[in-house]
Amino acid sequence: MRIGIIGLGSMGQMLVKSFCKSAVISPEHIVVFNRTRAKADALQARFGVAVADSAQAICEQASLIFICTKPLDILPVLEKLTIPREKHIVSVAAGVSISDLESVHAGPVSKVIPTVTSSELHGVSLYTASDRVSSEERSRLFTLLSAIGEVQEVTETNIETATILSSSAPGLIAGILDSFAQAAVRKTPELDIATARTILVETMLGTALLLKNEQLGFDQLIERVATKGGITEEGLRVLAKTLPGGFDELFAMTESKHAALKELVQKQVGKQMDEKE
Ligand SMILES: NC(=O)C1=CN([C@@H]2O[C@H](COP(=O)(O)OP(=O)(O)OC[C@H]3O[C@@H](n4cnc5c(N)ncnc54)[C@H](OP(=O)(O)O)[C@@H]3O)[C@@H](O)[C@H]2O)C=CC1
Ligand SMILES: O=C(O)[C@@H]1CCC=N1
Repeated sequence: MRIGIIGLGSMGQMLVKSFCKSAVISPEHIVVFNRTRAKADALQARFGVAVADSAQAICEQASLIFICTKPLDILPVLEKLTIPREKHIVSVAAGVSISDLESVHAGPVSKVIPTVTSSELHGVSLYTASDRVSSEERSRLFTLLSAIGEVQEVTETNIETATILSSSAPGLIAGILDSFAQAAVRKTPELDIATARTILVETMLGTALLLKNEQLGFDQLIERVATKGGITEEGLRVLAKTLPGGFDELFAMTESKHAALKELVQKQVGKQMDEKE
């Protein structure tokens, strides 16, 4: 089987690197295309993947095709192509639904929300099923995704909130850690930012491993750290006051952004229907 990847920004490059690193597929079975060719050539030089001259060539050379452009470029790119019916199209875009994809391809379509952390072969790829995908096609896709992390099948109703937890979270966590480190340095300027960063990154890694390997609940880890009457308890009290409201607002704002994006994609679907009539 040959897989194709159209769009080689953060996600397209991540998929190439992760698939090659995991060795789930050999590089010569990966064919890539990007609007700006230099990104494709760089991946070919580094990993030995094949480079196509056009997105149409990807449709002819690959049976499973990841489309990794920005959400508002997904449908316009796909509708210009002649895609053989049997090709399995996988969109990674937030805000583009299975039915949107079905409006531009008569064959099997899937929606996957990957995550940057898969380049470390950890993290969660979200998957939403389409009725048109056969069990063999689904299983081929799952084999690829489970080689670069875990796969969680979610409904389209749940995928937006889950996207924040799986795919936005690496950026959000980096933002939280940055704020944590900056506050430490404001409090104690002798502790430089690089040292604060090193301490936090190693601590975060150890925390994740403890939670995962010992199957601890968050409350169990908290109990292990926060000595009764000790220092951590004070910090937790502050977090309990300030974080819930902040996270509620974060989910409200990201939901609005998802809704705005979906509305724009729906306009593209409507326009394409009008042009067909
Ligand atoms: N970044 C993330 O962590 C996540 C992103 N996603 C989704 O992944 C998708 C891509 O995001 P991201 O990688 O961050 O975006 P980027 O802007 O980094 O990458 C988009 C890529 O698409 C290419 N492109 C645009 N138009 C075409 C075209 N017509 N033909 C071929 N290639 C084209 C661009 O080429 P050029 O080099 O010319 O600009 C660019 O390389 C989005 O839909 C997003 O919702 C999902 C989960 C996580
Ligand atoms: O921020 C974004 O729009 C993309 C989708 C999820 C993570 N990154």
